[in-house]
Amino acid sequence: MNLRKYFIMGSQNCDHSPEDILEEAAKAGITAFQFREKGGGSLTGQDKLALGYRLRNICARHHVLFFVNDDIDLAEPLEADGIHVGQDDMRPEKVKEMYPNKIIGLSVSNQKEVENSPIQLADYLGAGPIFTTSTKEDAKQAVGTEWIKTLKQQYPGTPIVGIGGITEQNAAFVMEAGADGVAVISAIAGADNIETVIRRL
Ligand SMILES: Cc1ncc(COP(=O)(O)OP(=O)(O)O)c(N)n1
Ligand SMILES: Cc1ncsc1CCOP(=O)(O)O
Ligand SMILES: [Mg+2]
Repeated sequence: MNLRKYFIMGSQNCDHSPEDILEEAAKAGITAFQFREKGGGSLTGQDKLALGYRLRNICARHHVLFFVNDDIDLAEPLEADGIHVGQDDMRPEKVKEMYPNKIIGLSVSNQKEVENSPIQLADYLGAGPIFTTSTKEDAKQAVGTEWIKTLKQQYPGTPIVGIGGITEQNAAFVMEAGADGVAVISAIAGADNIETVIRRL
């Protein structure tokens, strides 16, 4: 499972075609993608599903891992490789019961969340927000790269991706702290030159 360059996106993050953005990102070397159609201006129902199919197919063609965010019901029709859930989403125990063979990603932002989570069921942890972000409407306080070190010490065998405010300028600090990858939305979705950003990340 290669989570090194993990791109997350929904149509609400794009100022032009999400398909074109993902195609360019996939060609430039992202290793994983999460379909996160959520927040102001996002699609719902059949439109969401239809976009999901199109993005899923782009990932399949480029051998990029495909995850769905939150919406567990999309996992089967979109043949997702995995599902990412946070503290307010379906519990990992339930996700595992429904999809024993899919990769499970779980967000943890602080020690209390770790203590309330079945970490052993998570195939990877999403740690953040590492830096301040304006992309997620209800983002928690930034926790800094120390949080990655703390998690890695406790769970050395579990892959960790940093998320939140990560750019080509600060990604190295996240990796130096022990992350296995960086998860980004705006750094790629909003890039003037996607190829350059992905190469530098
Ligand atoms: C890789 C990764 N890490 C963390 C998150 C955040 O998940 P969550 O806290 O459930 O917030 P939403 O993304 O659902 O708004 C993520 N999506 N991906
Ligand atoms: C989904 C999510 N979870 C924690 S921060 C965040 C948003 C990340 O977006 P960006 O990479 O643009 O800061
Ligand atoms: Mg969530």
